[in-house]
Amino acid sequence: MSRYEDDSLALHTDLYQINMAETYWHDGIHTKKAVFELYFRKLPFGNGYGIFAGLEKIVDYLEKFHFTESDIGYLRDLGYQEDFLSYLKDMRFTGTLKSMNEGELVFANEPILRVEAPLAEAQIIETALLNIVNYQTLIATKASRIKQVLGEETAMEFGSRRAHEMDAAVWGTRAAYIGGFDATSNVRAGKLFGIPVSGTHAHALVQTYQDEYTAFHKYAERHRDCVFLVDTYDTLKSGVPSAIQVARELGDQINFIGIRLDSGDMAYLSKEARKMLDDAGFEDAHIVASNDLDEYTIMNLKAEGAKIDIWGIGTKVITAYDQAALGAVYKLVSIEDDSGIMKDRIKLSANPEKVTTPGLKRVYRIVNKISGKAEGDYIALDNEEPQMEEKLKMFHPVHTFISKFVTDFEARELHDYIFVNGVRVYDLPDIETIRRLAKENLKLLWNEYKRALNPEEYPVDLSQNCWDNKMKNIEAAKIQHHCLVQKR
Ligand SMILES: Nc1ncnc2c1ncn2[C@@H]1O[C@H](COP(=O)(O)OP(=O)(O)OP(=O)(O)O)[C@@H](O)[C@H]1O
Ligand SMILES: O=P(O)(O)OC[C@H]1O[C@H](OP(=O)(O)OP(=O)(O)O)[C@H](O)[C@@H]1O
Ligand SMILES: O=C(O)c1cccnc1
Repeated sequence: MSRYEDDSLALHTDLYQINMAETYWHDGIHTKKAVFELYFRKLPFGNGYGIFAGLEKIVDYLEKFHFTESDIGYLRDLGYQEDFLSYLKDMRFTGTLKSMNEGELVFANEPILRVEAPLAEAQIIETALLNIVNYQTLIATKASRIKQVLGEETAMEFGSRRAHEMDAAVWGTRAAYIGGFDATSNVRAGKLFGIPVSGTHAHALVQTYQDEYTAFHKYAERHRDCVFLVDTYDTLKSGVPSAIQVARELGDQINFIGIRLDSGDMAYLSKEARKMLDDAGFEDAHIVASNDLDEYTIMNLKAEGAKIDIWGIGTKVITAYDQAALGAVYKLVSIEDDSGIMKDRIKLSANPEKVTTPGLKRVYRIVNKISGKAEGDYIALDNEEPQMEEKLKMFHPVHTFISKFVTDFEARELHDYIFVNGVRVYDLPDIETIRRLAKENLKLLWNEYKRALNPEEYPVDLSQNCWDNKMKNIEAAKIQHHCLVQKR
């Protein structure tokens, strides 16, 4: 272990952020107001929408943000000089943060967060903000995608043993709960976040007592709610019959919730087990399934008519198995000049999707008042008021000929102020409120955007002014930097 105490998260950043902050400080521009936006460029898993998670942890990180003695000691040992270190020692987050609420639907290329802060502060916090949002939003989105396939059926999160270490297990299961999962097996996550905890038992219990009847009986002597794991030896010949026998013998002394299948052909086994349970009079008993499940195996099992109604899902949700990272970025869009005026900043790229959109902006969800469904998201400059318009032109920001006019709409601004000049002005909602918000938000989307396979692309458009401003900035940057970026 290190000789430095692990007593802060301020150094949970990339070295280059500190070196850039030092450069700004040395040049005297470190307090210039800078505006950064955090967004991703492509939805994960081929999904049609994302679910934002991560704000609660960001708020905690920013409130506690400061370099401790041990941080400063370590930076000193790395060779940073005392004048810069004494500046860092006093650094706190003094900026303004606007953010979507957790549980909000989020799409590619729209700012999830906007940081307006002294340049050096805004720079140093980049890594932690991206770290938090990239993981939690990825898991909330994966969970929601799985939940779309399950409908109202229960999803239990079982992934702690496979998560990428302990922090990921608890924050990941919180994200999965926001995305619509119903409970977790992780007891610490239950304690920390108030997520319902639930679980069955493992093969070890049966192996310990050696026969299923004894194992189930012993478990039931001490636990009222019982789900018996029936696949340790032979699911249909010994597991299910033993579960039925114990449930019959103990009758009302226990709450026989059902059985769990964890291997074999779960379509076939669930159908056979269902018949056996029904024939024994346990029509209300549930069949839980687990074992490397994800949205694809679940769709397949459902297509086969599997009689599973509770799903235990671990590895594939908590690790976002089919896509390791979300790929959100944090880009400078505006900075104060020497006379205190905010000036746009742009990053060019030969790839039109990677050209940033400069300026201070707001994101609106355009909801059709008649259908109650979202028409798309609309990114406008800070001083625009799309909610006052009668008729809104929405057009694709790259393929501009794809356009439509919207009338009779409500423009809902998606960001709230979280911090203003370093002071928190936002009360964090409880987890149930966040989860409910995610569920309500999904009702705004037509089903075509929600299907797991090849969903329709939800429009995220720029206002005419925002688009014109971007074009103006592209031209200016090309002239200024003599570059030959091709306009496609
Ligand atoms: N009817 C089915 N259709 C599609 N996939 C299924 C079906 N039944 C089970 N599966 C999936 O097939 C995979 C089987 O995995 P695997 O071979 O590791 O398990 P197993 O042999 O059943 O059990 P064990 O975990 O004890 O090795 C799992 O991902 C499971 O969810
Ligand atoms: O498959 P997941 O979606 O991650 O769900 C969690 C898995 O964890 C447990 O078994 P474990 O993997 O520890 O052992 P086993 O599969 O060999 O029984 C459980 O029985 C599930 O199969
Ligand atoms: O409660 C369970 O059945 C459970 C918990 C964690 C992992 N696998 C199963």
